[in-house]
Amino acid sequence: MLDHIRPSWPALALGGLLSLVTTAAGLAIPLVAERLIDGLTHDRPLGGVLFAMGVLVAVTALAGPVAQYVLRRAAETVVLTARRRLSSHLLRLRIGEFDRTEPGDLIARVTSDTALLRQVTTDALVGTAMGALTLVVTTVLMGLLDPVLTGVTLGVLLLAGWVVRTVMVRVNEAGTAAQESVGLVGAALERALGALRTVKASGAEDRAEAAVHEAAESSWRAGVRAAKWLALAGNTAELAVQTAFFTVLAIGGSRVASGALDVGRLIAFLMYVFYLVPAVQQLVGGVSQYHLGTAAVNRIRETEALRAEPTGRSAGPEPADSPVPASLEFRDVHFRYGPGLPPVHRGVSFSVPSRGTTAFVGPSGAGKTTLFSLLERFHEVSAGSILLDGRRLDSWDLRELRSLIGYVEQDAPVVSGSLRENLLLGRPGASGPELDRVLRTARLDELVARLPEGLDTPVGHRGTRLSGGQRQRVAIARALLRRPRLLLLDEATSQLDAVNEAALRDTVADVSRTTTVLIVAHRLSTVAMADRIVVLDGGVVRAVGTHAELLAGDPLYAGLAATQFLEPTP
Ligand SMILES: Nc1ncnc2c1ncn2[C@@H]1O[C@H](COP(=O)(O)OP(=O)(O)OP(=O)(O)O)[C@@H](O)[C@H]1O
Repeated sequence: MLDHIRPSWPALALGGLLSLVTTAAGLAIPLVAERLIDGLTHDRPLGGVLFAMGVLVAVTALAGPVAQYVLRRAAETVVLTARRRLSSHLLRLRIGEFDRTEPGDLIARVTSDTALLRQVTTDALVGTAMGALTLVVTTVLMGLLDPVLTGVTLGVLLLAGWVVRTVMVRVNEAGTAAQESVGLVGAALERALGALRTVKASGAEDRAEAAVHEAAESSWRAGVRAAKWLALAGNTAELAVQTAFFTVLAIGGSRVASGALDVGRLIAFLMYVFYLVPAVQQLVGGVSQYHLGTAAVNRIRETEALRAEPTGRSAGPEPADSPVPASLEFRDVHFRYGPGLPPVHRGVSFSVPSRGTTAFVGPSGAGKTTLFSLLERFHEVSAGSILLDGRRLDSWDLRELRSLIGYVEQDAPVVSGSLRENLLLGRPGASGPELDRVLRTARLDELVARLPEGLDTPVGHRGTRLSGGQRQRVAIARALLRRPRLLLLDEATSQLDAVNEAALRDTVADVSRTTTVLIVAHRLSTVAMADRIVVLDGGVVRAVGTHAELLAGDPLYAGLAATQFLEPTP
């Protein structure tokens, strides 16, 4: 917690100091009140006492709100810092780590768990400190006024403290459960909303609804459990102060009657007992918030412990005007997605010269997409090496490496926003004429001309307002706009109609004169045009050659080709 709060310490210290001034002024009031009563009973001049009282009341009234504002502002800053830190970390997570998480839960951690830091800062940290300080100072002042009555008061409070401590363990457990359930609500919602069409088409709304409701109810149950224990803690504290008040009144009253205690002193003492009420409340509230906040802080720490990619340059360099095509070599590459999982590559070796198109074919699950993930360094090879321009991939700066690759993923992802935002995602500084050129190359110019808002048309969440083929063309245009030295196309034309596919085949042939193009395709027409074809099977390269060579020499390729679409033969 301190780690999160540390950067805001100057503001917190100022707020704490102002709170201290407010509390000190408040604590001095009973002493002045004693003087006032004394002055009234013994007919002494009251000017000085009244002035002191006025100053104290004014200080309390002014410093109090300012302290509150400064502290709450600092708390907001703590939340902001945590959100910034966490979101930056999430965006730099290694893909392997990200694949093991639920995005909805991660979102809940950035939005909901960090919000709890607000209470942790104001109530738990400052509240507890101020509550404890007020309690100590009040007790000392009470001790100076009357040690016997102070002993009685402390005895009652210690008993209550023991009960509250026992209760807080339960509050902590309930807080953890509540925050975990909030994460589950996020995860369940994201799962359903992320594939709402599929959920509807499968008639699974009721089941998705039940899963979200179950998670929400589990959060509610934990919240109610926490509320029960918090109520018990708060009630115990109040009961303790009331008990102390009546005990002090009874014992003090009899001591006033016997002449052992002044009435003014008893009144001052009773005022202090009442001062204990907010102090104890602050302390109990602070400790409760601390226990609820611990759960959130633990979840934030868990997220921060997920491994991120190495930070290198802040952004890749701008592409050269006429980039040199990259050359590539896979040397005995072994790869598995995780310990205990079967190997995907078991010694893959091939090389790709600068320029030209290389197609990868093989049965579904042969590891074609994984080759591209390794090239982007979404995952690191388990053994062997990949060389780009003769340099080991792991010696490249990650941003620099990715800046020279244009990647069109298998499902051609389009992000929410406008067409323009989607195209400029990979190269925000691209010029207007360049944008027009890639629009023409990807045959998107007609579509853009037809849209009333042109490039500023929103594409919907994940591009749902576009057709599958349009999404693929947007993804291709985006990749081309980066002027890549290496272009990776993973089934990038699978959803295009014959006319668009033929046109894009020509485009790829054009591009491959100045760029190294790697293609994963199931369409024979796309594969056949490649300069070389790499056949993957069983985690190794089975054959490399042109379409004609492989048709004649490789039975698996011939079998795949015979089906027209290079789908696995049953
Ligand atoms: N993130 C992942 N975690 C664990 N295993 C994975 C992951 N991604 C892919 N795999 C597994 O790795 C193997 C290779 O997958 P890959 O997507 O590379 O195959 P592919 O040849 O591109 O298949 P397709 O032609 O069907 O797209 C598959 O068995 C798949 O189940």
